[in-house]
Amino acid sequence: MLTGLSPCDHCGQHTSNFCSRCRKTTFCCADCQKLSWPDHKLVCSPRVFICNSPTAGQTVFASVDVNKSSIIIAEKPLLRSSEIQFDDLCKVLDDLPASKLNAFFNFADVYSGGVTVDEAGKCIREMEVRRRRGKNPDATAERIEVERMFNVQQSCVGILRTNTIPIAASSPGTEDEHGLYSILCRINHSCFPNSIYSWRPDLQKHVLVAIQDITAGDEIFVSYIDVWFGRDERQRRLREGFMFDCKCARCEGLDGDVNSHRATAFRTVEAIYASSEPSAPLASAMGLVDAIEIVINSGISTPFNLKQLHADAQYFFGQAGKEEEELYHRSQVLAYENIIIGV
Ligand SMILES: C[S@@+](CC[C@H](N)C(=O)[O-])C[C@H]1O[C@@H](n2cnc3c(N)ncnc32)[C@H](O)[C@@H]1O
Repeated sequence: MLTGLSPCDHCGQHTSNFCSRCRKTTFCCADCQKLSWPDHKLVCSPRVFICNSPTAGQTVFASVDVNKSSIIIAEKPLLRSSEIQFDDLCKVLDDLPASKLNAFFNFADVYSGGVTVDEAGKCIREMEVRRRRGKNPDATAERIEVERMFNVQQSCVGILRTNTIPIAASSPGTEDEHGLYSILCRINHSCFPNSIYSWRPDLQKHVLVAIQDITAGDEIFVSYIDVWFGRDERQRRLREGFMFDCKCARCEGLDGDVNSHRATAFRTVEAIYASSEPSAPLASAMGLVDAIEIVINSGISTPFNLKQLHADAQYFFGQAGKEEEELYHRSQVLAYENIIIGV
């Protein structure tokens, strides 16, 4: 029988009361909502919600219609890698409030077996106590179940490797930092994404911007890699760099008929990319000019892929000594960059 009731996010009792902000999570009473708030606030947004995805694990969906080029959400990192020298990871994690520690260990880890939140929390505290006492954890490691700790450390590293997003280096010559985000790090990859995220130093947040119109209920996707490689190369890069077999609509051939306009356009542009080479810069640049037109006319353009095409055209025109064309494509790159960061 359909009751229209869902379990309270805190105590599990069935209820029809929704959080008034996100309108997605249910709480049976104000007390439960209050007690859950430290955890719930990390993912409570009126514009997106996190839910199981048909493709892979948990992911992010739009709660509202979003127009192309508008900001969907802006999010502060839970953790930044500048704070994480791996030796000090336990210290950083120990300083996190319980809600953030929970959020941390609930992230996917495709590199190691994973550990439970309780087990991890206990180990981190043990390691931290030892660190404060100035003891070398390795010297007495056996006594405190080396293997268990090793698993936790592995899992911490695995979580960071699976989920963090690069934050652009603040000055040239310094290494990119990485950030872990409650919402943004749940977004799955697609080879034809509808969104892009980028770091806004002025806000000290990552912003998620729609690069296509998005309808309420649509899954939000970003691309983890360059979208103009052919299917095999994209699959190889995702497998090697991110340890998964991509099941996005474009890779699975579900994005319309394989002979559709869009699919043909993707294949044509992939072939143009595959044939461009530094020894023939002018021909490569002209190929990319054709590609830009194809992308625009076939409805697969996004500010993200256009920025990339213009950047590559700029490069090849530069190599061919065509200054005017180089400058034109540079101006297009800057224009799309502004759209992408939501300016
Ligand atoms: C940053 S996480 C994204 C959130 C993840 N779905 C979760 O449940 O936490 C990246 C992981 O999601 C999965 N994933 C993301 N995009 C995918 C795709 N297009 N096809 C298959 N798996 C994907 C892979 O397991 C990948 O390692």
